[in-house]
Amino acid sequence: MGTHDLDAAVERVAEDIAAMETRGAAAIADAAADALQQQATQSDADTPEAFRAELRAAARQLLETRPTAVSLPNALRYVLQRMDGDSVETLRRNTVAGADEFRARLDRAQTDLGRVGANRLRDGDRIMTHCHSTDVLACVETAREQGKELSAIVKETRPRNQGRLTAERLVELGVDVTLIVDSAARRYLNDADHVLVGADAIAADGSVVNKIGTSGLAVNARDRGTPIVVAAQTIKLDPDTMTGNLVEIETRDESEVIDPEARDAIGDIDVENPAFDVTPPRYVDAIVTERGQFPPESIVTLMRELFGEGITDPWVEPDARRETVVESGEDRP
Ligand SMILES: O=P(O)(O)OC[C@H]1O[C@H](OP(=O)(O)O)[C@H](O)[C@@H]1O
Repeated sequence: MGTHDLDAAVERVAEDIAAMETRGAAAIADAAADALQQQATQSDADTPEAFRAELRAAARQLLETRPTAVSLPNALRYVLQRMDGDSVETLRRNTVAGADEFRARLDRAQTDLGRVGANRLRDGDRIMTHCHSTDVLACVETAREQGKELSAIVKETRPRNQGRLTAERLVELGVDVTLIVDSAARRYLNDADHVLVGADAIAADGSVVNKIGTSGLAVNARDRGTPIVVAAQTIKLDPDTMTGNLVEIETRDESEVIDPEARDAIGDIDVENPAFDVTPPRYVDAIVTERGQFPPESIVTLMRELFGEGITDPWVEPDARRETVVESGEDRP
C-alpha cells in the first residue's frame, strides 16, 4: 500500500474512525465515502489503472480502522462499484458522483427510517436507550415533530459513555431524560414502553450486533415484557453473513476500561474490552429500516433483494479477488 499516494484526508478520516472521533455506524459510512471522494478529487494518477489502484488502497486503509460496523465496507463497496471509465477524468467524475449519491442516500434512508420508527411510538411513551445511535434519534425526532411527548431512560454505556451524547441530543429534541448506570437497566425496564437501540451490523439470521450490553438488555427486556426494537438502515445488513461468515467483534484497548495506574494498583489481572455483542433474533421484536419494519427472521429476504447472492470486495487487487467465500475472522459469534 505504501507505493500508492494516499491523500492526507484519507489518513485523517482513518485515524478519526480508529480513535472514535468519528463514530456511529452511519457517521463512519459517511466519512468513508467522503474520504474516497477526496482521494478521487486530489489524485494525480496519470493512468486509469493507477487511479483505480490508488482508490483501492485508500479503501483498504479505511477498512483497517474498525472491524465490526459493516456500514464501512458497504459504503466503500457502493462508491468503488461506481468507479467506472476508460480515462482518469471519467473515473474521477464517476467516483465523485458515486460518493455524492451514497451520502445523499444515507441521509434519505435515515429520514425514511425515522418515519417508520416514529409510527411505533405513541404520545406519552418512555423509551430505554443504549449507546448513541443516530438511527434511533431519527425515530425520536420524527415522533417529536408529530407532536408526541416522549421520555427516555438513557443507559450511560460504559466504557465510553456514549449515553451522555444520547442524553444531550434527546434534551435538544425536547425529551425528558433520566440517565442511569448500565447495571440499573433491569430496575427501570418496568417503566419503559420500548427498548430502542441501533445496530452496527445485522446478520442474515437476524442477529443484531450492537454496543456491548445490548444482548443482556434484550434478555432482561424480554423477561419484563418490554418490546425490543432495533433501528438500523439497510447499510447495516452484512452481506458476508449470507454465505455463513460471522461478524467480527472489535476488541478495544483495556485503558478504556481502567487507567493503567489503577490497574497496576490492583495487581495481576486481565482486562477485556469487547466493543460489541450479539443479540439473537429471538430477543428482537422488530428491525426498523428505511424500507419498513421487519421481524428479524425475515431480514435475509431483504438482504437477498439488496445484495443478490454474490458480493465482491472491490478494494482487493483484481488478481487476488475471491469468488464468494471469505475467511472468517476471530472471536466471531
Ligand atoms: O449508525 P448509528 O445509528 O448512528 O449508530 C449505530 C451504532 O454505532 C455505535 O457504535 P460505536 O459507538 O461507533 O462503537 C453504537 O453501537 C450504535 O448503536
